[in-house]
Amino acid sequence: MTATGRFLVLEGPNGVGKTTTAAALADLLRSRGDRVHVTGEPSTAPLGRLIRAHEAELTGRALALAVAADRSHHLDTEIVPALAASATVICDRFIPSSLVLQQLDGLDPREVWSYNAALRPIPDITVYLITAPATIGARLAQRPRRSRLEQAGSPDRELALYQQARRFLDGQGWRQITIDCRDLPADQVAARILAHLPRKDPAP
Ligand SMILES: Nc1ncnc2c1ncn2[C@@H]1O[C@H](COP(=O)(O)OP(=O)(O)OP(=O)(O)O)[C@@H](O)[C@H]1O
Ligand SMILES: Cc1cn([C@H]2C[C@H](O)[C@@H](COP(=O)(O)O)O2)c(=O)[nH]c1=O
Repeated sequence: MTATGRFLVLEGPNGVGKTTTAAALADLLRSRGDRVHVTGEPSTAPLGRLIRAHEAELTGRALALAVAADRSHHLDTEIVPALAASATVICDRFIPSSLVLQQLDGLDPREVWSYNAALRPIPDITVYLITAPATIGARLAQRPRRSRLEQAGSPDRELALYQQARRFLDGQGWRQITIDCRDLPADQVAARILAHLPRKDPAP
């Protein structure tokens, strides 16, 4: 367990429901009296904002390194302090996103891992959301604009790459689960995650 809080990461393809599930899980935890910190990557710090602002032209290795640097800063300045304050941190995207998105951008995942392997803490639990590729495709089709990497991937390919990332990180000792969100409203997805959430360490 990390400090006295819990570090939970939500992962899965563009449009699978990470942001929606993060909000539903936060509501559920808060209704039980838990302290919750919802965050995501790229972060809202200057480097994270720069990455988002330049997502069309920041590519390949430069993007992979920028995302890893933002992640390191995000851990040090936001995630670790929130964990130390006993919060459950819900993070929308983390290292698995890099293993998948930077692969879609042409990099070997082993190189991407080398930029991220030393980062600490690792999540207490990583939750991969999956649903029907056609459902994801229909959601993405409704978006007014799609980012460069959204266009580079497809629901089927991303689902397969997240599965591959999960297998790799299982081998690194990460605690991970996959939740099939088919026909489940967000509050029920949140309830399923809650059932797997490690208990908090008692405050010292
Ligand atoms: N469990 C669910 N049931 C039905 N619709 C959902 C569910 N979860 C999310 N949605 C809908 O799917 C769409 C995409 O959701 P969301 O933005 O949370 O996905 P995301 O994975 O965060 O996407 P991105 O990675 O591209 O930011 C939204 O319209 C949202 O309302
Ligand atoms: C965490 C992470 C992010 N990115 C890039 C890919 C997209 O341009 C954005 C994510 O935006 P979304 O609103 O969450 O879909 O950031 C990346 O390339 N690698 C990463 O690890």
